[in-house]
Amino acid sequence: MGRVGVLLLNLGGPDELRDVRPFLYNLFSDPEIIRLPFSWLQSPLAWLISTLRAKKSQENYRQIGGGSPLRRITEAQAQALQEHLQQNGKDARVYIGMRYWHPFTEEAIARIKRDGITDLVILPLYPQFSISTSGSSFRLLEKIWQEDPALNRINYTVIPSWYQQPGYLQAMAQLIAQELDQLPNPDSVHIFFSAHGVPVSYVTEAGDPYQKEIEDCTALIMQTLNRPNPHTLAYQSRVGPVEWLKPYTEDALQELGAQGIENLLVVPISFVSEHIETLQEVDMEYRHLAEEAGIGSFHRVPALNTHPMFIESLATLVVDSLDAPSRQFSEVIRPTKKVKMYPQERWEWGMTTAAEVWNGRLAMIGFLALVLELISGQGPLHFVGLL
Ligand SMILES: C=CC1=C(C)c2cc3[nH]c(cc4nc(cc5[nH]c(cc1n2)c(C)c5CCC(=O)O)C(CCC(=O)O)=C4C)c(C)c3C=C
Ligand SMILES: [Fe+2]
Ligand SMILES: [Fe+2]
Repeated sequence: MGRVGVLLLNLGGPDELRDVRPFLYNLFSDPEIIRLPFSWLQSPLAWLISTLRAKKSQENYRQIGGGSPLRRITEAQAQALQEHLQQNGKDARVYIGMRYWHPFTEEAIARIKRDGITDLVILPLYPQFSISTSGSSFRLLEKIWQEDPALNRINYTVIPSWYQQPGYLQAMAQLIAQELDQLPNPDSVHIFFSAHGVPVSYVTEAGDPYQKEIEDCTALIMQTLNRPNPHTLAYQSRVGPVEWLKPYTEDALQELGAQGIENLLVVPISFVSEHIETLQEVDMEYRHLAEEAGIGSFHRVPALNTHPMFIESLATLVVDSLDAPSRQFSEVIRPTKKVKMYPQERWEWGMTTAAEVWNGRLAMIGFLALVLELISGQGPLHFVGLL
């Protein structure tokens, strides 16, 4: 084997508040995040949503210190993994490729080429596969490979998902057990798994295995933990008007409060680093909701970050995949069909989802008409003297 490289894939996050809008623009420009029937709509819609969302999103990032810790943590994970591999006789270089912010995936590939890497393991830092996360990065990589024939010299292999990895499960179980044991009556604490959501249509229409992998992962963690605690799985971070995987975290918290649950331990499971959804959404927003619902004791398990057992499990994944038959992008990029952004519904009067959908559609048409008028200098607003 020649020069070995490991490419860690991640989503990326804004380093500073002024990065928030361009980061959101990159995110919403991705057809795997907003699946539209017409590709020409993607850029104007990304511009519109990023502009409308930037202020609120900036406020959330401000509450966690003015930016995402994702880059710093991912760099520490990469460093720890590289050291672990080298200490165990595997001379490998570890690179980071973010999907929507620096260091971008394209930058990582340029460095991999420059360093003359001949054998590359592509490892997403998402334990479970989703079209919107690992799938999106794999698709981008496939495009980069198609556009640069020099990359065909690299023997690469892709790890699509790895939530069954025993070291990962043990590290998660250990973190949960540690938190439980600091609480009074550990066995009576309700364990609340909060996974990042995706639109339902990803699963039902496009065949995203994400929900199944999240459910399996939750069951495996509970099995590894081997404690009698009751548990719930819910989905957080919904964006936009369509239906996402249920139960929504906010509804599940209400429900548990109504059932008289007083002690809750939240376990974030779709991500391995602290980021805005853990530090702001769970620690601030959901804590507040839980208190309002009567859940007096609200605790959260920290993200794995550079937990030694977790880093060891990543190293095992790398070493095992170098020995196994290689897996190509075409084998791991699932689905295919374009999914309608809005669900089809029967019309009802009132503030229904369908009404919100039509509000959105009309706003979109209005927005496109405005852009057209600004470009052409002609239209009804010019006619009445408003432009
Ligand atoms: C497994 C993890 C994630 C899934 C699945 C996922 C799907 C998904 N996300 C959005 C919209 C947004 N995501 C944002 C940030 C963000 N998302 C994840 C993880 C998953 N997303 C991470 C790690 C981050 C970065 C966090 C950070 O610390 O910076 C954002 C921006 C933040 C905000 O404004 O809330 C948006 C928007 C969609 C639409 C989606 C599935 C289709
Ligand atoms: Fe997200
Ligand atoms: Fe969020």
